[in-house]
Amino acid sequence: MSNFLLRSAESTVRRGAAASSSHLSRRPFSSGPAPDRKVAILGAAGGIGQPLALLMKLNPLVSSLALYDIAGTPGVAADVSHINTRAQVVGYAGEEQLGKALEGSDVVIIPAGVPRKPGMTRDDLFNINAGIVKSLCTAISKYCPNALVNMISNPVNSTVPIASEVFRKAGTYDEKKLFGVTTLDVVRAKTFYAGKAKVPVADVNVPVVGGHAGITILPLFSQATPATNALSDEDIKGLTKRTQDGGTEVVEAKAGKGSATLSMAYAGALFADACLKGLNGDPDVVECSFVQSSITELPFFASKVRLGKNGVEEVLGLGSLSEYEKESLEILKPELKSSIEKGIKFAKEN
Ligand SMILES: NC(=O)c1ccc[n+]([C@@H]2O[C@H](COP(=O)([O-])OP(=O)(O)OC[C@H]3O[C@@H](n4cnc5c(N)ncnc54)[C@H](O)[C@@H]3O)[C@@H](O)[C@H]2O)c1
Ligand SMILES: O=C(O)C[C@H](O)C(=O)O
Repeated sequence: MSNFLLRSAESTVRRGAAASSSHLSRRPFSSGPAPDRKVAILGAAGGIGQPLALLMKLNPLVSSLALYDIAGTPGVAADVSHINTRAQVVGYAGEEQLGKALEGSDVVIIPAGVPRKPGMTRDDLFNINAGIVKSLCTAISKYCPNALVNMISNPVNSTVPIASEVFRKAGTYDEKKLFGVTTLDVVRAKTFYAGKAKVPVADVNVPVVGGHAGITILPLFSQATPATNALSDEDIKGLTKRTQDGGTEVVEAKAGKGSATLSMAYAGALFADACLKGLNGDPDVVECSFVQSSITELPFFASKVRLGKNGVEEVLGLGSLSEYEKESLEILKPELKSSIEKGIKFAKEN
């Protein structure tokens, strides 16, 4: 197994000197016999789904990989299944096969739904994606209510609250098991910081908090490591804006052919790997994610989260913030609040 995912995964947001990347990069991707784990990808024939299927097939923690979409998954599954790694791959197409795809899943990753085109906000996807997420989550509560759910479908600030409400209605909601995937924001913040601060990207950690849309994405560069004095306040503002607009940068560059897929598949694979490591009892697995939270007055919020055998072990606090970050935090709250409420209202009324 190539170590490329490992090195980045291991150096994602972590607390404590024990997690230094030099120590971790000497560890294999996984060590010792790994228990059987089933991962299902819903939307597996899409722009994110296909490379994500590839990356999960490369992950030795996965013993069974279910690829579900409304169409096209038999081909993706046949292709990926020829790779000589541990996971047994099965493709499922069409709603009548959704139950089989989900049964026994430990982790369900959801990149199903439409992506943005230039000029659109993530919220413009709400009308189509809310219904897709609702129906997929209804099936999850029926066929694998104990699975960890990794929500990629946008707008994440609303789709996670939708999922919570669907699970609540079904009587299966466990706040420890629902995650909005914000890892791409962390991946971007690290890349942009490393470039500007001229430090090795593999050593960089940057927590990103808030939500996953525009100004609700708040990278905490004051906590970035390795720390540097080389960046001015203007540099930090520029890096913050570039991280917040990272998705739009890709949407515009793709000029109507969708949004980030390859970097998202990478980020989604890192986050799913962290979930699997937590389930398997690895100590000190910490990633940023948009989860049910009480660290601010908002019911959902992205921050560092410790992952364990039951999903979320601990939602970690924000740490100390710069004045700029404190102000940005207050500015993002009304937008994030309204996106959360929109999701909950939709799920209650539909
Ligand atoms: N969280 C993030 O950081 C992040 C990053 C990038 C993209 N996204 C979001 O991910 C989603 C997918 O993006 P993409 O580029 O892969 O889009 P895509 O159109 O290439 O693929 C989406 C796939 O979902 C499938 N799908 C639609 N309805 C479905 C259903 N009911 N059940 C199962 N599958 C269904 C489609 O058939 C398609 O294959 C979008 O909403 C996008 O905005 C999120
Ligand atoms: O920007 C988008 O629409 C997709 C995704 O949320 C991203 O951050 O790349």
